[in-house]
Amino acid sequence: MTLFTLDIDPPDGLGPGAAHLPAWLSLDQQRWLVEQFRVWERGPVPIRAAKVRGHEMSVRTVCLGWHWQPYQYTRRATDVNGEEVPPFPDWMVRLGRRALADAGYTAEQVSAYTPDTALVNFYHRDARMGMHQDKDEISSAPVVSLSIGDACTFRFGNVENRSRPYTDLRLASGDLFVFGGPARLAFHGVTRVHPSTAPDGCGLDDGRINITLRMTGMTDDRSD
Ligand SMILES: O=C(O)CCC(=O)C(=O)O
Ligand SMILES: [Fe+2]
Repeated sequence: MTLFTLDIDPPDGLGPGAAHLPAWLSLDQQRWLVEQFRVWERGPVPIRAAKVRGHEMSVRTVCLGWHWQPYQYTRRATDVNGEEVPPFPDWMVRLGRRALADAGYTAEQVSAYTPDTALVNFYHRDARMGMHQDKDEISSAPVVSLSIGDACTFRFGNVENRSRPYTDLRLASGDLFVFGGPARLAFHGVTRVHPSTAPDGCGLDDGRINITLRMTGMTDDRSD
């Protein structure tokens, strides 16, 4: 078994390596994360809709640690304003490790997990994300995904292509979703946001925030 394979198959039909833990964040934690989001979205690299083949995504994204643009990671946001993104916070490494532990990863896998980038997405009610793989990372370490605000329909598929088999599940405010091991390169997307479903007290009245923690496997040669 390599370091980041998960040999348990949780009983939620998602297949080995994927886990959905509803209500993993408390309302206090959600509210605190929304407060952090309000700081991150302002800059130094303001939140923006990334352009894919000339078209703006409906989702807006701000990054920590490494800046993602289709389809690469850089320290500076060369597609926005050339500024460097904020450092990846230590508390996010701890959060990512707790997520892996709760999702059933081994102690060895948990302690080796050192996420170094966060993509923080904001979805207004009409935003979507098409089926894609998260494959701009060199590392095969798991992706840890947190949802806050309005619920969404999250489509989690297979590693071969965008079509069936896939599972549509509802990611609600506070939910944790982890995909690693054999599920790491599964196609996934957000087919719709469910307006007016954010719980009172989560800190967000309208729209959805999704935070994904990842290990890029990048080294810091600062050449960008
Ligand atoms: O919003 C989500 O739940 C998924 C986001 C996602 O797939 C991504 O940022 O790559
Ligand atoms: Fe993704």
